[in-house]
Amino acid sequence: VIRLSGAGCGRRLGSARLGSARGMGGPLRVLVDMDGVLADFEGAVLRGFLSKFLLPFSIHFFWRNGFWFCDCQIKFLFPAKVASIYESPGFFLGLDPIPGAIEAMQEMMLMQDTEVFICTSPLRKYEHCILEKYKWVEKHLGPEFVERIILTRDKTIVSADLLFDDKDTIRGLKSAELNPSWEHILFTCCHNKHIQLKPPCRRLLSWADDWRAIVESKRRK
Ligand SMILES: Cc1cn([C@H]2C[C@H](O)[C@@H](COP(=O)(O)O)O2)c(=O)[nH]c1=O
Ligand SMILES: [Mg+2]
Repeated sequence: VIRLSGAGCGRRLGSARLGSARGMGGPLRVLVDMDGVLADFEGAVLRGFLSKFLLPFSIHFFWRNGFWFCDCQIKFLFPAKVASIYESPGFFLGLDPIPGAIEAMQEMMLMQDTEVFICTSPLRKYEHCILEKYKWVEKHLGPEFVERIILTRDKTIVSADLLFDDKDTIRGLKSAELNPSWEHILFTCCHNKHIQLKPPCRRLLSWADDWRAIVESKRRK
């Protein structure tokens, strides 16, 4: 396998690889993030916040139009309040699927020479999060996808060809892989839509965008 270090999206360097993550002969391996890519985490936090706390309209407008970055500015302003929403029982199980996500995953699962995994990070306060993430996958995607859940707080160590993720910078733990095997495809979300990616970083605007072309672009030439 020839590893070409390309410019990364955010802090991590991505790398383009010829062949699959498991050598020249294996299937193409695709990792798909859960929160913000399959499940609408941001929308649920906003709705929860609005129903529990009086949120000035200006913040509401700016939040949903990408001027507020949920995980920093709102958390910075109302840290305990935001956490109380996503740490509550039923939050993760109740997330709405992102439009087109279920159909895309079902299609990707059937693609020749391709294997897909859901790669997601649990909350540190994992009491409800972990079980509800598994239940969510079973409810929306079925038991065959439950077998394909990778739960980790460090995605950099997972070997794959592609990672679709809404985080602009994929951080690992101390032992993080400085040059992950996968190419990070930034999945557009309200908190990252204003980020200008530098080539060769690529973005998927939504599941209506051409994710199939991105997957096919990683196949061995
Ligand atoms: C946006 C956001 C997310 N989180 C937590 C919620 C989940 O446990 C993980 C999601 O990570 P993944 O890369 O999408 O799997 O992060 C949070 O704590 N605060 C936030 O604002
Ligand atoms: Mg995410």
